[in-house]
Amino acid sequence: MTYRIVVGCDDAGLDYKERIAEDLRADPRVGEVIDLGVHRGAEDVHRPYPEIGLAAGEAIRDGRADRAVLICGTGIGMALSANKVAGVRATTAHDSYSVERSVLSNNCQVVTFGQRVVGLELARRLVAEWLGFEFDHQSASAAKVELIAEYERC
Ligand SMILES: O=C(CO)[C@H](O)COP(=O)(O)O
Repeated sequence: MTYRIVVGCDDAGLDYKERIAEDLRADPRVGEVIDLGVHRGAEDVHRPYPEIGLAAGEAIRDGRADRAVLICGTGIGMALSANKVAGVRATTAHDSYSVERSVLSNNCQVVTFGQRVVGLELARRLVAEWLGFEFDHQSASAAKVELIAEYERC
């Protein structure tokens, strides 16, 4: 299986978004990279992080993408925004163990980074690791994640 992956950022995350998108396009595990902006030198460059984070969440909710990598200054605003979309689980994760558990424990479809917080090479490595993890729907964690989905259905 190959992934359809959204990439998105605000102006504070643009450098990392461009480099990570390049990595993803070269990765055989990725079938499609969907770039929701912002784009260097384009009109959208000052779009605020909530617009991009919400659009990324909607792409996942609507089945147009499997996962997303979002970057802003801290990663926090992007995670907050994407998490507002029902069924989307997003987190900032700046270390290897959190990236792993965000998928294996929490079935997060979205990882976010802070360009002002984490180094570029670490962020690139974390994305490569992240792609290697898949949630096990038979695992003990599945029932816990389901409690979140149940709450959303209320
Ligand atoms: O990091 C951000 C949001 O979490 C964003 O890149 C900058 O937001 P601001 O501090 O409100 O400008």
